[in-house]
Amino acid sequence: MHTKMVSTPSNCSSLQGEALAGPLATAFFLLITKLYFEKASIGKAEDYPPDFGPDLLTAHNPLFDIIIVGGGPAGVILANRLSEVSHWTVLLLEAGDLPSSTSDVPAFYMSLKGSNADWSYYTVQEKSACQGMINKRCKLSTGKVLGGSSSINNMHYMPSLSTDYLEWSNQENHGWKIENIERNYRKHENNSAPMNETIFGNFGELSLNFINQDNEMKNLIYQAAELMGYSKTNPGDTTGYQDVLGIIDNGARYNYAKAFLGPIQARDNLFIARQAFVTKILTQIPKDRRIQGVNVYIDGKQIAVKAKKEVILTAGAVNTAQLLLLSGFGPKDHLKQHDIPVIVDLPVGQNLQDKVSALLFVGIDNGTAESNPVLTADNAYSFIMHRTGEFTATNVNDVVGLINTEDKDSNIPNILIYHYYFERNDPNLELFLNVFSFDKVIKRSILQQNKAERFIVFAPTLIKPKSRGQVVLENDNPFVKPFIRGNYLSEREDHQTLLSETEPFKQRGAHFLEIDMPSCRNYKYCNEPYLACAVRAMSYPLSEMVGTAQMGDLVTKCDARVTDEFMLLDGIRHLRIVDGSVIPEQITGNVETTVAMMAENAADQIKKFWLNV
Ligand SMILES: Cc1cc2nc3c(=O)[nH]c(=O)nc-3n(C[C@H](O)[C@H](O)[C@H](O)COP(=O)(O)OP(=O)(O)OC[C@H]3O[C@@H](n4cnc5c(N)ncnc54)[C@H](O)[C@@H]3O)c2cc1C
Repeated sequence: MHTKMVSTPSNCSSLQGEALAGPLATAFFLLITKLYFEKASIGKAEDYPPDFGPDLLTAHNPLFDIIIVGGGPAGVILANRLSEVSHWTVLLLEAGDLPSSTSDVPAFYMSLKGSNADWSYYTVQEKSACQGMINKRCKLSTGKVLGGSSSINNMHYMPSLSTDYLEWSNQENHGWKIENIERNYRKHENNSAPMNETIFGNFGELSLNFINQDNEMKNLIYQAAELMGYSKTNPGDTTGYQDVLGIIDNGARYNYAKAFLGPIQARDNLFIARQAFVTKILTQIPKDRRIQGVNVYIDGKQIAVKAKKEVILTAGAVNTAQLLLLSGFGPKDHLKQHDIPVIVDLPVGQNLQDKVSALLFVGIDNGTAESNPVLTADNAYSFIMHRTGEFTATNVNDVVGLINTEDKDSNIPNILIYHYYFERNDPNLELFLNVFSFDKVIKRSILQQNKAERFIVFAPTLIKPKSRGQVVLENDNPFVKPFIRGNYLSEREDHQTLLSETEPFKQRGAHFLEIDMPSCRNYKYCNEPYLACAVRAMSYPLSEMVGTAQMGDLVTKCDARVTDEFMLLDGIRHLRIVDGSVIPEQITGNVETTVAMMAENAADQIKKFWLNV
């Protein structure tokens, strides 16, 4: 195989994947699912605790020690750790339902975005990023399903660097010392990937392993990386090109609900209600400024559920912010504007941050190879019977580059590079473009070129953007999605850093696809202004949102404190937030791994406080 990445002089350039499209293929897949998945250990309801929702509806004055709002990674870890205390009753309320059998199949990870397991948010029209998306609005996925986004995401497991927590660890006695942070990471890891040396734990609930076997494309990417001076490293190393670990058990996705709730179904003090949408946090005001419980909407009825000890919000950075605002915790002017009585005036919803990527399509040749269909009986059989084959694979999506664009020798990356691969005439390409919500002109242009050419897509990603956005209410109706003002790439430095990542590709003659981008038609293909415009057109947020209910005085740069160092909301007693919202600044690794570590920490803090140990 030839690649234009190393041979073509100064074209600007392209990427590819495999397929799962077409009505026949879908029908075939549904049939396979029906016939086999139930027999294999795939997508089985028995992997999860039964639904307590119907009982909750008929309960008289329901009262629990702890109420957890949201069954994502943080929520299920807390449910597990807190229900270890056998005399505590713990209720977990999750708006979504069980993960589908499709979600267990790694190869179908892209098809879950935009499904009914996704809240499917969009930002308002953006000025600096997502300029190639429909109406210039960025699409934001976040899981609406037990397991939260871990049931629909890319399954990567990338812990953050200890340097991310330096400012957190300056706090005394609150569990944010680096050794505690590391212990809380290792506590739930169960790594079985073959590695000589590893930092990962081996005795926890969360199965970790490599996602994909070596393949031709991955090797090509590693060769290209080496040409650019980036060597191959191991998972857990802070820089270099590496196969990232996946949250994978025996070839299938292992979402956090399966990992943390499945094994403890026998506990009679833990109650999980699904399709249970929390609409308000109830507080006892002015009596003792204490949390009371929540209003929850199940099967068309709204009921109040009370908490004796704590309410813990683990609903994710957008939904937690929305719920706080609806309940009277937020900027007073904003709440007054929507006639919501102000309980505590706090900068909730400010300081929104996400990692931001730009898709660089690089054409690798115009060979004759076409994509092999993934949805074949052989592949289904191999997966179901042996957990091997194409269904277990995500192509090249597990190859990740961690680099520092300013200082090659630094061991702290500022850019992460993700990869995708598309064969010629690849039926997966359209699905991929839809996931990002590309406008029809751009879509048509890319699909057209894919008829003749294979692509590798490089997605350099800004790890710690300076730009800040907001989550605000549209109105006081909990069923109406909030406005998300991403403001991505609004800081010049963010745009410049992403743009600088096109340079190494250009220098090595990468053939950037000449995509028809309406917002960039005034520029000459591949000159500097064109690339600057292309980065804005092809950019999108990663849906790893943080910062909307910032924790404490940990990061002094930003005046947006909402919780203390124990993740307890300021100005109210016993309301805790444990999800991406409290992370003050983006971290290097996946937000999910940090959120999981924080949930372990919160569980320790809660036990310490209430059990006085
Ligand atoms: C498309 C995509 C790809 C990603 N890829 C990766 C990856 O490869 N690796 C990685 O580590 N991270 C990835 N992430 C990010 C990661 O999944 C999240 O950071 C992580 O899941 C956050 O965990 P959480 O528990 O805070 O919230 P969430 O996972 O968002 O869970 C929150 C839960 O709360 C529920 N909820 C929300 N509001 C309410 C309400 N009012 N009432 C009741 N329940 C409610 C939701 O339905 C959801 O189940 C990805 C995210 C997305 C969306």
